[in-house]
Amino acid sequence: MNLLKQAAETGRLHYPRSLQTTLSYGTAGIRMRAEKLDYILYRMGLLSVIFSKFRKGQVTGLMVTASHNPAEDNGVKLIDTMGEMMPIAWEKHATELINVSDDKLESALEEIIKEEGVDVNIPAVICTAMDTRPSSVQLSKAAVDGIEALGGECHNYGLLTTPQLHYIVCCRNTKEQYGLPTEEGYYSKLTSAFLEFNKGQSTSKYSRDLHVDLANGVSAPKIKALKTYLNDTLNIHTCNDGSSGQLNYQCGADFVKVGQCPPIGFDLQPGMRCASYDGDGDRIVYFYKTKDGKFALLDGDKIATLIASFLSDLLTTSGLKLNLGLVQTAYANGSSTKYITDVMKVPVACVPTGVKHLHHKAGDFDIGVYFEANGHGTVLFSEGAQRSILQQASDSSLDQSARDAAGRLVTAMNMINQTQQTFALHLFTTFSHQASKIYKIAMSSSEENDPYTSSEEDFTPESSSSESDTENQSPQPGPTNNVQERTYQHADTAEGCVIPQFRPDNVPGLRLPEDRTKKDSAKYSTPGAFFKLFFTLELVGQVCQYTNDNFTRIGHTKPSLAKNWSPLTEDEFYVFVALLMYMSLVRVTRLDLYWSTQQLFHGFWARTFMSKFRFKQIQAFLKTVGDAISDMLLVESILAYRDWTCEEWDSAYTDLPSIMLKIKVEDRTIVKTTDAERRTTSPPGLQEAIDQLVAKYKFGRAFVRPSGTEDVMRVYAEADTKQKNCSPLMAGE
Ligand SMILES: CC(=O)N[C@H]1[C@@H](OP(=O)(O)O)O[C@H](CO)[C@@H](O)[C@@H]1O
Repeated sequence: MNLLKQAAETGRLHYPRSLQTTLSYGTAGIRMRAEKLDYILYRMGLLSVIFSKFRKGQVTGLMVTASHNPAEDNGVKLIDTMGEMMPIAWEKHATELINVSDDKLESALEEIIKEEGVDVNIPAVICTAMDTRPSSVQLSKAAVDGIEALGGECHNYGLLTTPQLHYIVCCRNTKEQYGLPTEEGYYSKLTSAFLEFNKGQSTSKYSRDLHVDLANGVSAPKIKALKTYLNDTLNIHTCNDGSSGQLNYQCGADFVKVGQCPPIGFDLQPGMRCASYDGDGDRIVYFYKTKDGKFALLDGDKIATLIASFLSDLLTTSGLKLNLGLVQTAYANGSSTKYITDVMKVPVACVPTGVKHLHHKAGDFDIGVYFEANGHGTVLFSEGAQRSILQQASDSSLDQSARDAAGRLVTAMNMINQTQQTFALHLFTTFSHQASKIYKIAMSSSEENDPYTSSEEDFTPESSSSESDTENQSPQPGPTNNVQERTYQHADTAEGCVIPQFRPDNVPGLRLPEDRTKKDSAKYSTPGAFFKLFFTLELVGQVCQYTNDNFTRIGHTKPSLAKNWSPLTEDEFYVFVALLMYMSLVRVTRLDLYWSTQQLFHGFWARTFMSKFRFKQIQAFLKTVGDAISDMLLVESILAYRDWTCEEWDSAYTDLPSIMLKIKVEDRTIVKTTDAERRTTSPPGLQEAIDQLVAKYKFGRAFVRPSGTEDVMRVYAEADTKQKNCSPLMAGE
């Protein structure tokens, strides 16, 4: 029996479709009562394998969670190779698989494979994790069964927050260059930038005590672990840590945001700064009690404006001309949008609900700050912005205040994004783009083979003309024929492969155009010479210094890697970079294999230049990801830097009173929306009725939209006063 047939048969026997209603994979996966979900998890396990194969064997993720929904619910989110949500184009495949009858499962799988042109022979790797819901263990098993039924390699990480799984998927696909694919790697990455930013920061009004509601969810064990990395820089006091209460019950970010009240278990007093996480750790909102005893919410809009105004000030002081923008959804409070546009003078875009839409739009800016009002969000720095910021921070011709501001931007960027990613991204994109060419040049060991003596082409980053020039040649004997992107995992699957013959006579490196005439290749034939074209010596010196400082601060958190540490030198850093370039050309599934002595990997030369231990050591301390934990560290850093209390943060603008409701209707799919979900186009007459109601209230605004994660309609309304706003809607008019 073939694998697809067998997997479909296993599904029919062990995970039969138990629901006849039509479901859809929505805003962020699927969520519903847990009892009926196991066949869906099994099928999503199958889909994740096909998706990984579609991504040429890169690691994909599968998270078992229903985020802020009640404990009885559960759900699943599929994750793409760089830690983002599965592409929208694949959501239709998920919906098809969820709804197909058991006897049509095999043909539905075949259909997806055919439509997407998936090579089923490529091995698939999937990382899975789950939140703390009682049903998560059983549902994870169903997903793993699905993955294994289609022959996927599954790494089950157990309990993780959703952003932690995103991080791990990204680390694995960048061969650990994004970070170590472990929880420890995650904590030390986030906290090292936080500690650096706060170094020597004295405050008088900002308090280092933060009170956190953990929603009785997966953030509880994770924040406990994080605390051990924070020293006294931030004292986190926890509540709803899962020791007694129920997940998301009268607690958590969604409860606090929608109810506009403190979570259960909080003795909220004026002067306390508090934050609430959601069930899977990807949202955060802040709150406090005013001096006159009122509850005040600092939601995603307030977090976005805090971060954007901080970044905007630093951009101005540093003299950087980067285009900063903010992305919101229809749920953003009207006052926040007005403040951002009129006072901050920052452009704002509005997109449909769901982080995937915000993330996508944020990419239109050099620096895109995006947040849903409920606390989902982060900041996206374009590659160009990352480079400009790093350059500005090391430009000795600038005055001290401009350099300091750029330096602050670098550290803030690191708290979200880490320098290492900047380099890796740059190397991956620039050098991978030129991969076949670099490889060809680097392997030429004699003048006859030297492309610079045999052709008139220059190799410069701008000359991206002939990616196809190796592809279009007929096969030639010799090493230039070995430019290939196959990935070998086990020696025994590699039968017939050609062992890369990369044994240069010279010091490995690249020959620059000057070599053609000067014959002084030794001067340029080091990886460093090529790298210097892109990164100035000052910049590299600064990275070495950051890394050495970073080691001093966090070395003790990684005792095994800290052993026999010697300060990173510029020359060594260039070798490290050369190895990164090499890894983007010659791909294997695990970092360790570059140092393997097994026959298949024998030709790899990494060990000639740097020991595996030293490479890992540099990687570990070289100086990451948008999530609620990283958002919290960034907010805390900005508040400390500004020396602000919650009142000062909150004073920028006053929210219009608002209300959010969810209403069960017979068929929510009949409601269709437009204009980033702010207006309805169907059923006829609905929008006109809303317009008439809204027109009666000053600053009135209201919309309805079908939820993408629950079987409900969502209703939102805001107006200038609480007494009058929305009451007709609440009364069901
Ligand atoms: C009003 C609201 O909170 N909507 C949430 C909710 O989407 P709905 O499509 O509204 O169900 O879940 C999404 C995924 O977690 C989240 O991104 C979004 O903000």
